[in-house]
Amino acid sequence: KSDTLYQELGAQQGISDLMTTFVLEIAEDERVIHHFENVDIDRFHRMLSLHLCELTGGPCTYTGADMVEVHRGMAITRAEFNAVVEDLIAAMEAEGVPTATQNKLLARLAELHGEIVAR
Ligand code: HEM
Repeated sequence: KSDTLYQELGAQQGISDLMTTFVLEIAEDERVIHHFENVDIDRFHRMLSLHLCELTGGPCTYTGADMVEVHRGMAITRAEFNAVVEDLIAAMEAEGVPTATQNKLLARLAELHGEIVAR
């Protein structure tokens, strides 16, 4: 599998920095923060980074919960999913991720929509 997107995101360090900024964006987002009240933020950051590394073709094996399992019972709406996508875009802008790279990542994440929304 190609690791181009992984490299474009700055590999391990770039992804870790991006996920740090993303978590801070979520923490300030009134539309979705209620979902994250009792979440272990260190684990969340670690698992997001691993998941993203694997998803983008990097040399990682995601060891966290299955996407359907972890989001089950949260009843995440389409609007909330879109809000989190906006938070990710804001984080990518802040981290200087090029627009073409942003769009590639967003396309991959959009495919996960059905595993996460209204579960
Ligand atoms: C493409 C979109 C998304 C991806 C790729 C994603 C990915 C992940 C990953 C990798 C984890 C860590 C699982 C683990 O700790 O084993 C996680 C946890 C979580 N996600 Fe998502 N997620 C997405 C969208 C959302 C949305 C839209 C919400 C709510 C608005 C949400 C709420 C949560 C919460 C609350 C947890 C923590 C669960 C816990 O630790 O108990 N996620 N997600």
